Amino acid sequence: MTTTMEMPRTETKPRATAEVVVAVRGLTKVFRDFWGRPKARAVDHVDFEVYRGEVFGLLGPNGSGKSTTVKLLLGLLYPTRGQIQVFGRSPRHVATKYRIGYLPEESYLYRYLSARETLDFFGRLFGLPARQRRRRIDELLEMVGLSQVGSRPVGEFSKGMQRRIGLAQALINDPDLVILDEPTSGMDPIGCREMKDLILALARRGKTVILSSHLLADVEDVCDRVLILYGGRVQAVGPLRELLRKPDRLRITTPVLSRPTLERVLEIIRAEVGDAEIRVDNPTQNLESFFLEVVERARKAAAETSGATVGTRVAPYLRGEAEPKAQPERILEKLTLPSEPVRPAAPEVPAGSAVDEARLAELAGPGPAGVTEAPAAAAAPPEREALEQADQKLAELLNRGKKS
Ligand SMILES: Nc1ncnc2c1ncn2[C@@H]1O[C@H](COP(=O)(O)OP(=O)(O)OP(=O)(O)O)[C@@H](O)[C@H]1O
Repeated sequence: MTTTMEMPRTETKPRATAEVVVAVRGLTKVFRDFWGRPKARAVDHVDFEVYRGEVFGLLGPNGSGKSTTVKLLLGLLYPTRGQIQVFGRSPRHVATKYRIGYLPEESYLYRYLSARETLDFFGRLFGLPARQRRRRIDELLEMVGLSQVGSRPVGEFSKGMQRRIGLAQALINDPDLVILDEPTSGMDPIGCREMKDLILALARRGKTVILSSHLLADVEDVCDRVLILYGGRVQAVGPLRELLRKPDRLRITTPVLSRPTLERVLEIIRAEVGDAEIRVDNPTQNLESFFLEVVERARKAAAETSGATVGTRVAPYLRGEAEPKAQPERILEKLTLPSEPVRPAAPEVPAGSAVDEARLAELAGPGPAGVTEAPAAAAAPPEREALEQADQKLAELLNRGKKS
């Protein structure tokens, strides 16, 4: 008989290095009304640090201050008090923004642009050269399982597909810090698993991930450390394993034992702790593993009976055929190849200046259609053709909007 004592789960990833990516001290945000009177204290004296290569969970019930904290980290809101440093600088600094990827809770996408055009648009915002943009778009679409629908307008996408394109968009600049707000919402269990594997793969490559979610099972699966907010204040922060461990309990897992052996073991334990403390049951797996097992069995059975496993429009990733771990790993490998610069050098801006004027000028074009203008002059011919098509499509839609 082999009897094993279950030890606290060890880290499956290398421990995060001590390099501090985000440092927050005494962070406070008070929203005020029109008259300047305090309306809501959304974040109240919050302190925490996030280290390079870790997955950090931001948890809390509705209205606890998570989104406000994220907006402060992104430099979209000014703190009322306290300091935030991201990569050692203000989050409002352009050089900092170049290193951050953000998946908002709601995807703000131009619904008439295709998935490919959407990624191209964001690639241009980061000033990626055409060749690098094309390569990354192909790889990202493959990674998020949307290669087959790359030319469909994102407005037609389901919620889960929008999450996927949102993730690809957040990764287009090969960010060092990725902030994901409810990344698995609307995704089916296979998509959720893929998303979680991808988050772990990113962390293994030294990326830092901040994850805000209500889905505690997802958080438990991927986070190294978590911070729990309530009423804008930190209620708990620390390594997940330590927060969840019950130091006054012990669990022993063994193969099924014969009745006499079990009686003997219980007798020994009873002699030490009495009756009340002992519980014997079968361990259970979580619903996600069970679901994935059932789907995998069904998929195999279908293959045996009909043989129809390839040739559909659905990406292998969506059919659950791809290696869940190998796939994102392989693509991240390609994305981080040293042959090409990982990201364009951030423009030199004077310290303290939070605005890249050139980029702002580009962004201040005539709405989404502006994206296709100035950069198109430098684009390669096939690309220019694609952009012209997008331009035309937008013009048509705008005209249609005016008529109706
Ligand atoms: N722009 C704003 N003006 C006034 N009050 C605000 C504003 N944004 C947030 N708040 C308030 O700040 C508090 C924290 O809100 P926040 O959106 O950060 O919570 P949350 O934890 O992200 O909630 P949820 O889980 O529902 O997204 C709430 O009381 C909210 O009403």
